[in-house]
Amino acid sequence: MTYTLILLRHGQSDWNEKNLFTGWVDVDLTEQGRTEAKRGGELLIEAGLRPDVLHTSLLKRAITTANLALESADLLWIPVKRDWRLNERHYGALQGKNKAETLEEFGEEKFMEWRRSYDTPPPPLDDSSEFSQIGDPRYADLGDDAPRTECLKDVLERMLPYWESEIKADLVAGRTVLVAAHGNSLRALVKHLDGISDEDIAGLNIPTGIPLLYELDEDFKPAVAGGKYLDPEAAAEAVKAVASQGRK
Ligand SMILES: O=C(O)[C@@H](CO)OP(=O)(O)O
Repeated sequence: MTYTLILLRHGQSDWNEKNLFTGWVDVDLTEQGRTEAKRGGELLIEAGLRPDVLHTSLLKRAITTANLALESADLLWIPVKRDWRLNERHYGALQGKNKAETLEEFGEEKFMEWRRSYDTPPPPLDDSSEFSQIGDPRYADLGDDAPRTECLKDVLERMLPYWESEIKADLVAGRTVLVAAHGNSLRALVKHLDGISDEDIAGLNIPTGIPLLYELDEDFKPAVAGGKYLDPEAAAEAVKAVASQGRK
């Protein structure tokens, strides 16, 4: 195969555990999330994979996950590129809200539309909210273009230029690329790689902390549709848990 790409969603975060919509809020990993991340690194080694370069978002749950995984693979030294374009979807006014309470308040249809529809964003988050990132120095370059909410389509549109110019360039240079990011930024990338329709992407969920391997041909088409989880059984279980969030 021509190119080797490994996608890694961060391990369980504090707000995953508390069942809160997170988006751009910069929350930490739980102990379980740290364990998942270290295991992710071991899975890389067991599969004979050695990333040459890491791409992460600007959020510490992805950064720490990558560091823990690379530490257990003894690869902490590899070059790193970080970019807001790999951030989680900005969850708008839902950031900081409990998923079960949101489902209860707004009903199944609205809840799933906000969570998984391709092109309907939640209402925008007010700049004065304690969960707003407006004024955060890490997004200073965005100026007034910084998002106040995003749907998956918005994520795809802001992520693709980074995929095209940065990640593809590393792949073309022959590097094995590790991308440590988030449930929805990785859903956007997987949608693009696998050519998943706007409707079908609603049913795709990505588990925390389990590396997903894509072997790509010269046209960047996956050898195996959907890629290959390095621990397929754990991934199948964890996918069900993500899909049912809000319902427990
Ligand atoms: O809260 C979020 O930012 C995301 C990922 O944890 O949630 P969801 O899976 O509901 O899109």
